[in-house]
Amino acid sequence: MSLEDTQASEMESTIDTASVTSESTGGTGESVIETENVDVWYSDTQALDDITMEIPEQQVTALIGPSGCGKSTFLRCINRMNDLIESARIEGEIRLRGKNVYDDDVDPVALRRSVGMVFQEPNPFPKTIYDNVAYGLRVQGKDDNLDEKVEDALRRAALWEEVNDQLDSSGLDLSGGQQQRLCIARAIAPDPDVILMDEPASALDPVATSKIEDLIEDLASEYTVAIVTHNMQQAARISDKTAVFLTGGKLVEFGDTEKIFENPEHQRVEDYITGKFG
Ligand SMILES: Nc1ncnc2c1ncn2[C@@H]1O[C@H](COP(=O)(O)OP(=O)(O)OP(=O)(O)O)[C@@H](O)[C@H]1O
Repeated sequence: MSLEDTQASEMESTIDTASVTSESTGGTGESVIETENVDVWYSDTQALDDITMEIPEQQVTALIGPSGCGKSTFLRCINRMNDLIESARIEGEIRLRGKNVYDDDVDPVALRRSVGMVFQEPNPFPKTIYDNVAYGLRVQGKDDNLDEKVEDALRRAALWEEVNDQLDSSGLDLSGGQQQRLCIARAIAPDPDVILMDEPASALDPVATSKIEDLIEDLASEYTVAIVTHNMQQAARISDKTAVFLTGGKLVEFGDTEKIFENPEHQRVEDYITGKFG
């Protein structure tokens, strides 16, 4: 198949944006985030093309697709991290609980408190474990009962048992997997509405990865989670909903994870999931 044919077939198989919304299988059934006709460019290069989808409350939504199809761009648009990239331009709407996050009266810093982010490489601050977790709480002036809140966040991040006797040690002295759970504790301490994760386990060994996966599933009982992953098994294991992006920054299929993995609507999605291209 020529490149043009491939692109044409992708265009044809791009779903009608009106049909993207899927039935909820768990969580509350509410949509926390709704995106409508979102286009993103970096200078003249289009990275996302007409993305309309919803991210349901208290579920895990996985974003999958080959390298360069716009998954990270999509994630970064939700909490306006792309504002920090000079060449980035966005059109369309992204609503958090009905409010367009790009409205003039939205403070991006406040937005990022409600929509926390965990990155591929664990990036604790060069501070103590305690101060890493307390950081966001202090910035927001929520520093009453700080010890209790730090412990609670570390417990929810499944790290408390391993670090409770070394809270004054540097976060950088922890193992990679522990550092990532510390970053998750830091992200959840201020009690965000949504947690965005960009390949949070890709730099970790299998044991640490498995802990992070268990943790993500647990977090979804309290938080709304959107995760970019290159790992198909991981997406299948931990997510309730899956969004498949393909070349050209198009959302080709979105729905219940089980359906996407067992009986996708589009041949290109099946080919991607079964490893025929990547
Ligand atoms: N800061 C940037 N400046 C210019 N172009 C960018 C920038 N970030 C991403 N892009 C381009 O936007 C497109 C989408 O990139 P993005 O990183 O969102 O894709 P991705 O699906 O997350 O890729 P990967 O799986 O490799 O991380 C690519 O063509 C990429 O080169």
